Amino acid sequence: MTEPDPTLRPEPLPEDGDRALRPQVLDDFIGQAEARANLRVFIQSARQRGEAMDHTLFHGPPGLGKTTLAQIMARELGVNFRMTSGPVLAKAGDLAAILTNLEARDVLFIDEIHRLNPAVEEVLYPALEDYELDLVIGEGPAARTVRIELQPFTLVGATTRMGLLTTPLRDRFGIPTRLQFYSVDELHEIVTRNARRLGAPADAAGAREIARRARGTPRIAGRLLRRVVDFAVVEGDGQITRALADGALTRLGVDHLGLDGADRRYLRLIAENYGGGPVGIETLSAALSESRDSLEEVVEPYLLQQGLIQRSPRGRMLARKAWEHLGLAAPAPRKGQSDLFG
Ligand SMILES: Nc1ncnc2c1ncn2[C@@H]1O[C@H](COP(=O)(O)OP(=O)(O)OP(=O)(O)O)[C@@H](O)[C@H]1O
Ligand SMILES: [Mg+2]
Repeated sequence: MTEPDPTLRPEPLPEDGDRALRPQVLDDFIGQAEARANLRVFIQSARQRGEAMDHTLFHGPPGLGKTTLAQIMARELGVNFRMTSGPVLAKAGDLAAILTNLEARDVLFIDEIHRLNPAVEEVLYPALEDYELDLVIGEGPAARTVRIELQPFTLVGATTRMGLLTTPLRDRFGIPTRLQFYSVDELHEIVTRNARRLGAPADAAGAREIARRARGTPRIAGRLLRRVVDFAVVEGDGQITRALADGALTRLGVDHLGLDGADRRYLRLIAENYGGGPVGIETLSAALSESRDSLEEVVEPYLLQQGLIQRSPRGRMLARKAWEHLGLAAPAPRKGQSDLFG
């Protein structure tokens, strides 16, 4: 028996305690139709040719299914799934140890790949291109480079921050795949299926209410569903109806657009302290005591997608829809701001 490798981490996310809800095969994966159709072709082709599938990069906001798709790929390819993450791979040797242990055509999943240490990234380049490792052994005048042949493998990278990937790394992925927010219909299907699995059936209107308020994100749909199930069990008859879902979600502070307290604090700050913007991200980050990264990765993508805010070179601005949502009057356009009157 070998020691468990500290650079290979188990799946850490709390909602994954309920693995039953994670789709296991491509056919059970709802949504991302385009990405799914393409992956199906690439997986089948790799299988038929008996080769490692090309390196794949999933990018997009948190909770849209990057890790899930990586696991599905390994299963459909019929190979091992090895998982690690950018920040965990501190030294080149950590990565080398993992790479040399891969079997032919295995999937190596590196989460948060934008956070790889540059020295580790250097080691990855030849591994990706030629399935080779160049390792420096020893120090000083005695140092020498040894070349190690690797088994052909598939790297699956995931990132919420495509813009932070270096160009050489990005260019080595043959299959870059952007994940999109889910439609209400897709989330509706996910919620209906998961409610049944959790033993608390949802009627159509109940499932739809949860889907509409899940910020286009299956992870959030799952989290909201679990809380609604709690209310259904304790305060209802175990069935999820629209009224029950609405009551539960409102008590959780999730409004009818799916915005939570953090989203509304963000919007209110721009409205009330900065006249609707533009205001810089650093200023918002300081005022909200939230890291810039979490604003950019977690809070803003959905607000942008919903047309509640706009990003300009001078900072963030509230859109009309946000003023309406907050129940506040938008200020009159300032001179020079409107094409019509300016
Ligand atoms: N298409 C889908 N159908 C049903 N459930 C899904 C789907 N996609 C994701 N999920 C569920 O949503 C949760 C989050 O998915 P996953 O962990 O794959 O997201 P992620 O993109 O890797 O997020 P992060 O960027 O935070 O790592 C999981 O519990 C998973 O089961
Ligand atoms: Mg993930």
